[in-house]
Amino acid sequence: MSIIPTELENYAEAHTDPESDLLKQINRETYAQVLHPLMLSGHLQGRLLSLLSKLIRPRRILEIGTFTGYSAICLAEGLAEDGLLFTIEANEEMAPRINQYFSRTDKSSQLRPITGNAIQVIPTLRETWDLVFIDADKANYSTYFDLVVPAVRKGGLIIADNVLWKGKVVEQNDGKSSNKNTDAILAFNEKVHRDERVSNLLLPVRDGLLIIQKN
Ligand SMILES: C[S@@+](CC[C@H](N)C(=O)[O-])C[C@H]1O[C@@H](n2cnc3c(N)ncnc32)[C@H](O)[C@@H]1O
Repeated sequence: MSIIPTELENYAEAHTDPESDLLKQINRETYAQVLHPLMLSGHLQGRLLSLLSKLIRPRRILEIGTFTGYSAICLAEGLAEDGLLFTIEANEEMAPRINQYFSRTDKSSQLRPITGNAIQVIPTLRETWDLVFIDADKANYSTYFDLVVPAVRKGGLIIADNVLWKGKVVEQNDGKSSNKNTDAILAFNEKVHRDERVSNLLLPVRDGLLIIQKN
């Protein structure tokens, strides 16, 4: 799911801190045992999420879309000592795998995996977010953004994954495509770009990361 040529991605990975043994294992087992493994953030993006989190030292992180827990573990690397990371996954079959991986991190007591539909779960979490990672169903990206913006602190970050959608965002005509997910991503990118409550930077890393800061 990368828009960068494989050779360049390999070169970038070779000149980036390596994954921990646990992250390597999650990466390997996800590709060997789980459907749609390309959804996993992976080495380069994982290190970027870790770095951004370490810069912020968040007390509260929200992740929408846990999958096998790879990105959650990367984001948790930056948690403040009294910090918590909440991560929501709709597919209940993922829970045993997520719990098993989370139990093996040195941040396990700070991780709060939740099984459920993020649209229903988010309003029940009465927290002020320092960092939010949106990485679930593309059709609801705008809904997730609207749900979380009021609860993000001033200066806090929202990071949205897959905003270049394998390059499909520039293949459409007249701002519309024939694909519902592409249309949703196009509408989301436009909406964020026009929203005066936030500043934004679209980074062409992997499948496109939109880094949004609350003004
Ligand atoms: C792209 S994957 C997440 C990848 C993960 N963040 C990582 O980087 O390793 C998206 C996940 O969102 C989950 N998902 C889809 N719709 C959801 C919803 N409404 N609420 C919560 N999770 C959802 C899917 O089951 C899938 O596991």
